[in-house]
Amino acid sequence: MSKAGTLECDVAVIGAGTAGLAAERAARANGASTLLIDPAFNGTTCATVGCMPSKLLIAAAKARHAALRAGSFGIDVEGVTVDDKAMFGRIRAERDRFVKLTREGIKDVPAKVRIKASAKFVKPGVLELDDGRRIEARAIVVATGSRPAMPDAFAALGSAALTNETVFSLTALPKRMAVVGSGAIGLEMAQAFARLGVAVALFDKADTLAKLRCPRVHKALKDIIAKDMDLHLGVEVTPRPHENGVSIRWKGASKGEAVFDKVLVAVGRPPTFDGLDIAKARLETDEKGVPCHERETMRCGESNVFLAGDVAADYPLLHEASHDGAIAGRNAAAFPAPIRIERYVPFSITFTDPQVVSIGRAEADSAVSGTSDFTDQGRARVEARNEGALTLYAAAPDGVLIGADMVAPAAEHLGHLLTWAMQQKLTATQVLEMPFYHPTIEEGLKQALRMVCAATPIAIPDNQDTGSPPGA
Ligand SMILES: Cc1cc2nc3c(=O)[nH]c(=O)nc-3n(C[C@H](O)[C@H](O)[C@H](O)COP(=O)(O)OP(=O)(O)OC[C@H]3O[C@@H](n4cnc5c(N)ncnc54)[C@H](O)[C@@H]3O)c2cc1C
Ligand SMILES: NC(=O)c1ccc[n+]([C@@H]2O[C@H](COP(=O)([O-])OP(=O)(O)OC[C@H]3O[C@@H](n4cnc5c(N)ncnc54)[C@H](O)[C@@H]3O)[C@@H](O)[C@H]2O)c1
Repeated sequence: MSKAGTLECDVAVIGAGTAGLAAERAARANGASTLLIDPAFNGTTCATVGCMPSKLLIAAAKARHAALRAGSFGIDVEGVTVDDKAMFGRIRAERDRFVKLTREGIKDVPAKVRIKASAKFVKPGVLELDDGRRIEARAIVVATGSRPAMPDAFAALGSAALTNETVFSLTALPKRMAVVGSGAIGLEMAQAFARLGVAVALFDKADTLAKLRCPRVHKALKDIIAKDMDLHLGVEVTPRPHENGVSIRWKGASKGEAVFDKVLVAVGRPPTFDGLDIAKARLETDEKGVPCHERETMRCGESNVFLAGDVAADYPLLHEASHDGAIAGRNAAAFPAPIRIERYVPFSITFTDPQVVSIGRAEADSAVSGTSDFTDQGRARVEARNEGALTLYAAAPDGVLIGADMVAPAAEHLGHLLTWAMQQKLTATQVLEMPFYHPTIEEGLKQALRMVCAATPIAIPDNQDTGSPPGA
């Protein structure tokens, strides 16, 4: 501290989530003096109310679903019940373990660097804390994350309206649950609760689930999701308090009214600028109020402010938050000489069963495409998981892979293989020239890859036996 009540540093990072922690680490590793500001230091969104508890709930749902469908293999499992207390108990115990690990990671940040407070801008380069102190920094990284949107009509429902911040605190399964919003959170949670035996209805004002780009893949996903729940796309929803929970009236592509014990509101997570007084940083903003920034540096225009994580509203995903943080922290330390870093191929997985994956660019940017179908794919049939579709996008003239959409068994693994191939700028031919073990779900990629080869001047590799094993 130099002036009374004023702290000085090279890089101030606002927010100690995944992105902020990565930014602070990178700035310190690059020789900067740092301050990391957070009002709570409670652990990241990912560990507390995001990725980890949601995947734990999905894991429980998967276990029940597997028991119920064992009959398709001639295996009788009787008396499948859910012990709510034990199930939610495991979710919270495992979640708390992950949270503890992230809190231990926070403790690795030197004590003098951690400032427990909320920060806001006073003017460019100067922050004010809610304890009255000020921070003067050469560069500032804003990593304040995102929060669930809660439209007024849902807020008026009180505890009957859940978000990702409250749903994992349930101690008993509701009997009937409405889920509003069919993005990643809505889709994952709707299917998980349905597969735990809750009567679920899923609503979205859009006509498309999970913002899927390919109509063919979307049709496959819609058919799969509709097996587990009532699905109402293209509807406007009006909620009202009801003595038994919440009444939902909907109109549009379909029309009706029903009563639910709870409604999960999953209509997006806008970036958190509340209380930041970001206007005082004098940054140019886009139409959504997010400071304009360059993804390769995470720098806002020519300013000394950098964004990282969900607050940047680019790809609100964990691996991107981490990468943003590393880029922003490194460049804040090097201010005013940022280095441009090549970004990953955009890649998202929605953990439904089967999973939904979108990678890179889509139809509009592609010269050729190829498709695979998993309804008769060899290994998928063996496992009785034979559903789903994949569309692969490639550029002309050589069939370089540029994107994919899929709902498919083991899509998280297929998605990684394809994303890594795209990151390496491989062509469909080059991927086909690598070994495919038999019988695997990966063989399901071959059909789409061969279609791409056939549509480009580059022939299918000579070593390809097109009289493949069933479903390959
Ligand atoms: C239910 C759910 C499931 C998800 N599942 C996945 C998944 O499976 N895979 C995946 O890749 N992504 C998933 N995500 C997304 C992922 O969790 C986020 O992209 C990631 O956690 C964002 O990290 P962050 O650092 O930007 O934000 P956060 O971790 O939220 O950190 C923001 C920090 O800023 C602090 N802060 C806010 N305002 C101020 C202020 N004025 N002053 C100081 N500090 C402040 C907050 O206290 C907080 O600690 C999921 C998200 C949700 C909600
Ligand atoms: N597996 C994962 O990687 C994962 C899982 C969960 C969340 N996330 C991240 O969290 C972010 C937020 O997730 P989300 O699902 O809340 O948001 P989202 O933006 O992905 O989806 C919101 C959905 O709500 C709909 N909607 C908006 N207002 C509505 C209204 N009034 N009535 C009906 N429908 C309405 C939209 O049409 C959209 O389909 C995602 O963008 C994703 O990046 C990722």
